[in-house]
Amino acid sequence: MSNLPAWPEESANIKLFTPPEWKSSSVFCSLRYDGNNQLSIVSSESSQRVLEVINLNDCIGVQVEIVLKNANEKKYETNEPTSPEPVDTQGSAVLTLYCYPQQEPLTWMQRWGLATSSSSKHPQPRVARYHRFVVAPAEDLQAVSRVAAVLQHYVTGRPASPLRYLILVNPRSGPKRNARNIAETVVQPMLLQAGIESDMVVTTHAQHAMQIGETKVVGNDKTLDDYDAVILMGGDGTIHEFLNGVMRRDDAMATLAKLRLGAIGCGSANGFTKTITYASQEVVGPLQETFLICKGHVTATDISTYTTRKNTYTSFLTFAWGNIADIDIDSECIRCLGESRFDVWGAWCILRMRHYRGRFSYTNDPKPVLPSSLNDPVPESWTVMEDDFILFWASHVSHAATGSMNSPHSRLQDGVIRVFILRKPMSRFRATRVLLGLDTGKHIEVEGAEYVACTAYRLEPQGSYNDLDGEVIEDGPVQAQVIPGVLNVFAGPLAK
Ligand SMILES: Nc1ncnc2c1ncn2[C@@H]1O[C@H](COP(=O)(O)OP(=O)(O)OP(=O)(O)O)[C@@H](O)[C@H]1O
Repeated sequence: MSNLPAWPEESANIKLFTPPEWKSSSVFCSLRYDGNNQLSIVSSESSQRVLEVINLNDCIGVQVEIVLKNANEKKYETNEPTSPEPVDTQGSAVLTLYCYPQQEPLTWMQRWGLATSSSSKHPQPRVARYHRFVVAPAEDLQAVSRVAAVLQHYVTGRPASPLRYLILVNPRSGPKRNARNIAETVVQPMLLQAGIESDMVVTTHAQHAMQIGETKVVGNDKTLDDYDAVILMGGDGTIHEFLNGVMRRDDAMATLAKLRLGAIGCGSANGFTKTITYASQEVVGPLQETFLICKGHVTATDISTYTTRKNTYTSFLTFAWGNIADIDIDSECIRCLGESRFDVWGAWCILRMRHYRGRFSYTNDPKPVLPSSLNDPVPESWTVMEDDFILFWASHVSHAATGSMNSPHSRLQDGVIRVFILRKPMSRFRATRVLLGLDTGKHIEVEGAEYVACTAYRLEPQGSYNDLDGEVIEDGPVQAQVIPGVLNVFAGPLAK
């Protein structure tokens, strides 16, 4: 807050028409900043009654527009002032604050009219609530614009400046395949309200997002360098493709350092967007995810590299092997069920209760030294587990899917990979409790479950799939290492 400009004193003298739906006896009002990002709307009478308090933390943008008046037409979409009319019948300046407060949940007491407000500890979905003020005629419009610019700075924490974002849409993601529609009806309008221009590019083929990441070429005349941020609209697979494309570049780390990424979950699992919104104390969903992008707070998140005998990959989500990989990959055939495909296949896997032989070696050393070849042994200081594994699930994210809090202790920026393990012996009863506990993260408390944090590991698996960020990669040993805090993602100010 210390870098914010001072509140312009002239705001007290700028007369605005009180929105008629407030049913206030005061015809005019003005803006008063009360600190802590609270904006009071006060009546212009000598009493200066507070008519409304607006929390600027809920706002994404402030705009001043000249609305031309045509006597027979309705001019303002919402909150239209009906009386008193602005005197200037040619046009009026309108100051709009675009706010998206969290909806207050109604308790049973409120439904029956026995209480008026509630304070829920849980985040709630946000709803659009715009505050439109018609500026009184004869007011100095330059002064109004100066106040709006300061307000915009308070809203986003940065001076108002032109920004242009790239929206990359995967039209084939998710059971509804509606990413393009969400981009046009939710994301682009909200960005405009926040003063952000955008170009939308729809992927035309599989791996298109990877090509854009690798070549930076977006269209005939644009590259990634022409944009202030990239918004990925698809499933986790789209993010994986784009990130792995960027990481193929010779200047990968320099490109990552400049990139700012937003994600709108339009896939079937949406683990990354669930993780970001959970960390930001928001409800998952396109509106809340766009809200975070408009607010512009960036959190430097961890990723990791995975080396196999043939390739090197970059991961931002999870590596699964054993029954979790079986559930993820084999359930592709019932993809039409959306996220419930994982529950259906999970029940089947518990009935089968397969186990796989493997060796897991890991270290917690903050600066781990990894063998240069998968044929070389791991350092002696590493912990080694050789056993029959039911499942192995390494994660950077708290949620691998919207309904699965697979790694409740994972944070965007904790510098470790957390691995959840089930080994034999394990009864079907306990395995069922693990599966049932996944939506709340309680599975890590089931007797026999193991949950370790490491900075690097090697897995030498026999059987099942190597499932990296939801995509199958080649079989055989893998070696992973954290790259802490390099992916700049739009997330709430409290997210770490
Ligand atoms: N125009 C396109 N035509 C065909 N396939 C495409 C096109 N654009 C992207 N793809 C492919 O669509 C696949 C699925 O995308 P994505 O993984 O993002 O969605 P999802 O599988 O529904 O979600 P999740 O990964 O969260 O389960 C990706 O493999 C991607 O390469």
